[in-house]
Amino acid sequence: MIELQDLTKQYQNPQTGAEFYAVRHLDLTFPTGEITALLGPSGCGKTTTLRMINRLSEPSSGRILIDGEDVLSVRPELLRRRIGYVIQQVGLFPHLTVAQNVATVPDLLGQPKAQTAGRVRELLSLVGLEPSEFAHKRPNELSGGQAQRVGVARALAADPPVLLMDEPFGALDPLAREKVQDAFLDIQRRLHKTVVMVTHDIDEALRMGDRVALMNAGELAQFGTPDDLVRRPASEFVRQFLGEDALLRQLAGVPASALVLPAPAGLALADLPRISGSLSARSALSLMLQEGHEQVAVTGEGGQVLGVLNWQALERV
Ligand SMILES: Nc1ncnc2c1ncn2[C@@H]1O[C@H](COP(=O)(O)OP(=O)(O)OP(=O)(O)O)[C@@H](O)[C@H]1O
Repeated sequence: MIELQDLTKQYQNPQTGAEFYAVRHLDLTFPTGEITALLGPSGCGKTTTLRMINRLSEPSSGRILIDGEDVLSVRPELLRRRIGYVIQQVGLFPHLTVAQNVATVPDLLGQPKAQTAGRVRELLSLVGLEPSEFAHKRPNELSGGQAQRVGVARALAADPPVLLMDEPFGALDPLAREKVQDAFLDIQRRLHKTVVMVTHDIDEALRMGDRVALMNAGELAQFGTPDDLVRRPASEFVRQFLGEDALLRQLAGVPASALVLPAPAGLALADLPRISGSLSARSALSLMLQEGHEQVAVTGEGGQVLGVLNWQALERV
């Protein structure tokens, strides 16, 4: 786990010279093996907090412990090899192939080439990029979503227990974004990394986060499960930030497949609109409203119908 203890970062205002708090006496624990979304309005200190964990920025005061070890006692370059880092501008090396990009850290660590080559193929498959098709491409031959997947594969290459992500899917259009989010959640179900993900997108935080840490002006406004924040907001700020349609937003965090019911006998499934079970319940609701149906057929990975999702199931969320 990652513990932030009384963590503070002050900067100087370049115009007035006055000091101000970017992060203010923050106490927060990111649980091992879970995704914590660090959410909040622009300028509330999310990125600063994240960058102190891998020492891209140094705290003004306070401590950061990773599994009990103070990060300030570890040399920054050693620390960063143990912590994966994914940012919005993926930062792939343009002159290297996809495979070489993913292999950067293992090569740096002097790991045997043959072993790395196998690992790179494994990771590309894991993020949904067929190695035979993508390994030899250059970054300029990739779509934004594909480049982002390579960024995730590269961050996982050294098998770090901790992964820091700063608006990792921010540059993608909504469709590509939901796909890469799903690919990532799928990976996380297998790898159980300790993930801290900065986002200002409420839907993304509720969908991806096992927990959400909502910040406001350098301080913690609330830490809890998406359900806690939506149903039990700790303050007026939290309630307002999540917005009136908080329950609707929560649907964005539930896959349609989780709400599926057996299709009643005699129902003409062929007449229902269809939606992939990996898409969100919110997408299912949009489809119902768009098509004027009170239920939709939910399909599995192979396109087979798993069952139906209806209005009542949505109301129970
Ligand atoms: N290097 C710096 N020097 C001075 N001020 C800084 C520096 N980096 C960040 N800040 C200020 O600290 C505050 C917090 O910035 P930070 O980037 O952590 O916010 P954020 O929550 O990640 O915002 P966003 O969602 O817009 O990226 C802001 O007021 C920002 O202007």
